[in-house]
Amino acid sequence: MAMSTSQSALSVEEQAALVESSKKAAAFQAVKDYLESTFQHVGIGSGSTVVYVVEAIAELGADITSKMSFYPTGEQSRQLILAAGLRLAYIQDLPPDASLDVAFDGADEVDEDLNLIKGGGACLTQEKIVATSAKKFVCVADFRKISPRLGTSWKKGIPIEVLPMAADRVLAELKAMGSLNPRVRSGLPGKAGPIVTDNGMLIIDAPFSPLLLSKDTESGIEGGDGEDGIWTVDALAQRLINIVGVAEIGLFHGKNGLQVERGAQKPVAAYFGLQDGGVRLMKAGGE
Ligand SMILES: O=C(CO)[C@H](O)[C@H](O)COP(=O)(O)O
Repeated sequence: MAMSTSQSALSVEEQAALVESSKKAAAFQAVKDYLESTFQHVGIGSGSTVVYVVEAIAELGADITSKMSFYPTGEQSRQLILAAGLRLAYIQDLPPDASLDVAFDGADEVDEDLNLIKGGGACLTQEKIVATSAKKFVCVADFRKISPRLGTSWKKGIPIEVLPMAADRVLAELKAMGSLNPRVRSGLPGKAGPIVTDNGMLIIDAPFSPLLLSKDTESGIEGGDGEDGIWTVDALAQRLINIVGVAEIGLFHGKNGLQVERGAQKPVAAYFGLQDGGVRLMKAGGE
């Protein structure tokens, strides 16, 4: 959802302030609705919206938060947790059969089925591990992230974390699949050369046109498995994760998070701060 005409009449600073306040509204509402005082294990994602999630949690006070441990998805969220005086824990120290009670994270684009593109901050692998370790994964975002189809507003492409030695082969495979100009993400202007993730890998951004990500039901297209260049989100995700050298992909897809068992990549709910100060809630199951 782009800026409206009246919003585009705002100055750049005013537009930025509007986006910030919408992120904050979404984050505070999500924490109010989904963080229960009895919870012990809470996942904290990456990005600028999650900053407000941590702010909202810290405002609950130590009486509530001191009984909780907070699991980051990268160095940025690790620092956020520490700066807020919350207890830091690592997902690798959670027993494999245990779950986070809830995980909050942002997104780069969210479609009507709650499929997500994530990885704009290059933390997609840890984000997927934390999200799928949670009984409930909750997404927080501003109004610009709402999209009828993935690839409509997020034009940079699907972030894909790859082993450095495989990057050229993965790029060639992506081009053969119809990705439009996939590239290894550059660190410029802040860093010469490619971005290196917290896992020592590279990020490839692979654009696919929104048409390539059509849903079967919406487009009336049979199959959507890449034949004739048409992919559904699920089929494309399956194909991408199977490319040798790919560690993880920034498509969060598949079954939604309606269940309270962990394992879902799609959120149980997505909160979007709106331009008018309100918050839109999209829930799994279409509520
Ligand atoms: O996936 C992510 C990082 O890898 C972020 O959640 C995503 O980029 C959204 O960030 P922001 O809240 O700053 O818009």
